[in-house]
Amino acid sequence: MKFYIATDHAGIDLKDYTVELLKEKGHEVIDLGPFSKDRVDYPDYAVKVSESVLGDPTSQGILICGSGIGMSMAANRHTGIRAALCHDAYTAMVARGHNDANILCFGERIVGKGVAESILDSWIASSFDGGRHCGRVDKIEAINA
Ligand SMILES: O=C(CO)[C@H](O)[C@H](O)[C@H](O)COP(=O)(O)O
Repeated sequence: MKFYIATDHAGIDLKDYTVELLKEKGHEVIDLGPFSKDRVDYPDYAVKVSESVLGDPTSQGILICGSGIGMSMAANRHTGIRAALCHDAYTAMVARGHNDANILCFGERIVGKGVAESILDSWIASSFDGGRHCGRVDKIEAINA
């Protein structure tokens, strides 16, 4: 799989770990930064990954911040992005299976390296189940409130 990844200052260590982990597992990873722990604003990086995923529809995105909340809020402002904040393997599985999520968000201040790896493994092993979920995802995409 091909992943675009970014973080803010609060997720740098887990981003670097995730990049290496994904490469070891044979995936293509494009790291959109940042590359130092200087304080930055998470929406700037959510936009970078969201626009990259929208322009490369077979790819997936990963966004990390302290909690994962700000990144998921910012990414979900983009039509066609379904960003899911995942804290465990189960939420990652249903985010892909039921919601056809295309950006995975998690928080370095919440999950450690071991849980992050289990989230990633579950995300990668799962794909959209289709069926009854198609119309629901279409309804998400139709919301323009
Ligand atoms: O958006 C967030 C909180 O919902 C992220 O966790 C940010 O990383 C966090 O707000 C950054 O906080 P900091 O005090 O500026 O490091």
